[in-house]
Amino acid sequence: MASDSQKIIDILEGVNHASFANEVERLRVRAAARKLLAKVESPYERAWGFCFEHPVVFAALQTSIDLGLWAAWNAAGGGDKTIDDLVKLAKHDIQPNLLRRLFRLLAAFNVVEEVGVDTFKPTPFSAAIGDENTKVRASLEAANNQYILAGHNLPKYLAKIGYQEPTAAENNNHSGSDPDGLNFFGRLQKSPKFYEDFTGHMEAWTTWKTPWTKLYDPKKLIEGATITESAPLVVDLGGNTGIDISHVLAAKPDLPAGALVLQDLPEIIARAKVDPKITATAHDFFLPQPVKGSRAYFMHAVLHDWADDKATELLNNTREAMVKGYSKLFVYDIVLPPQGASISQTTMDVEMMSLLSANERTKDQWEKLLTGAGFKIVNYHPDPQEYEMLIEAEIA
Ligand SMILES: C[S@@+](CC[C@H](N)C(=O)[O-])C[C@H]1O[C@@H](n2cnc3c(N)ncnc32)[C@H](O)[C@@H]1O
Repeated sequence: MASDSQKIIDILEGVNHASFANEVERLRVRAAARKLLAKVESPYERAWGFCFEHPVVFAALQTSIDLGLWAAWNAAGGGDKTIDDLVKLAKHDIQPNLLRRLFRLLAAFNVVEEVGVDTFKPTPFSAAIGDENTKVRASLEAANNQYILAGHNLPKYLAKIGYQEPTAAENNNHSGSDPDGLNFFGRLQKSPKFYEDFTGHMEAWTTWKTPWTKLYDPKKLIEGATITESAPLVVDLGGNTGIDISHVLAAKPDLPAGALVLQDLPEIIARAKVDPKITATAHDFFLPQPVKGSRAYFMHAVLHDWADDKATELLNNTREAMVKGYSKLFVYDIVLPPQGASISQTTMDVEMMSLLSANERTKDQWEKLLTGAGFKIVNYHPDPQEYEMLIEAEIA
């Protein structure tokens, strides 16, 4: 059996990011690898991971972010660094042995590679933390700002509300974990640094996903459309800093100025750096939709932030701006399968419960929500990653 173990180890060690024909294959192997660990580990080892490993790895990552180490390491050209080199790169004084202990942990978790005694080499992950373009640093900090505290509070909150599914937009689990009792978006609006980190996390997440224009060719929207500044082609509600609406312009660069509209809260619109052809405007989607008669209204990972009552309000505001038989609604979100929902889908579902009293939805739940708000679903366009679907709907 020893030789079998060695064969398995050899195969596993031969796998790397470049081993796959495409992204879908890579994700399939990733899922299998995560399952493998669950099968190989003893129950005690699994518990150890959750109880001991996750908290301290997160703490070491945050401390090294606070020290500015990852960015400074990149700026110094990467390469091998000793603990003494890293102490010099840190923007705060730190005892060398304290940093050594944190780096031993980070090396054991493959965040950095230990290439000699007291000597470390960056990995693609550590280099990405130090590269602001990747938004990995922002994603990690968003967890420290809000996600971890809310997750910690969730069991107590669920007990408090008698183990009912949370639906309260205010006074919910997040507000129970927030020092000022604010809900998720309330905290973001009060703390610009938190909003910046969350926005970065959204950008990283959206960039990771399949562009919606690969699931539905915007050419089909242009055919038969009348595009004017007051009746555009696509309005992206809660579109964050504009990744999705920019996909439309990338697919159809000849679209006239004003054909594409990005909407979000003012704090986000102020940060959006979109092509001047895209109109970026602050709009609260719980108020009447000011852009009437657009060919399409698009929302990506927006309805999953809201329980059915608030989601219905948002949908009603949108439907009232639409023209029956002409305007389409596109909802790009997770559609939970009846069985075998993935780690990414289920994590997002319970994260939405924890942060926003919201949820991911099954086909039945989407049907109920959308028909209840006066829509009919025309089609589901699944992404190849098997993460989300583009739901195409019209006024019923
Ligand atoms: C989960 S993010 C999704 C962002 C973007 N659609 C994407 O997929 O990258 C939800 C977005 O809704 C925005 N949002 C929250 N409340 C809003 C409101 N009342 N009106 C407009 N936008 C809102 C947030 O600022 C955030 O950008």
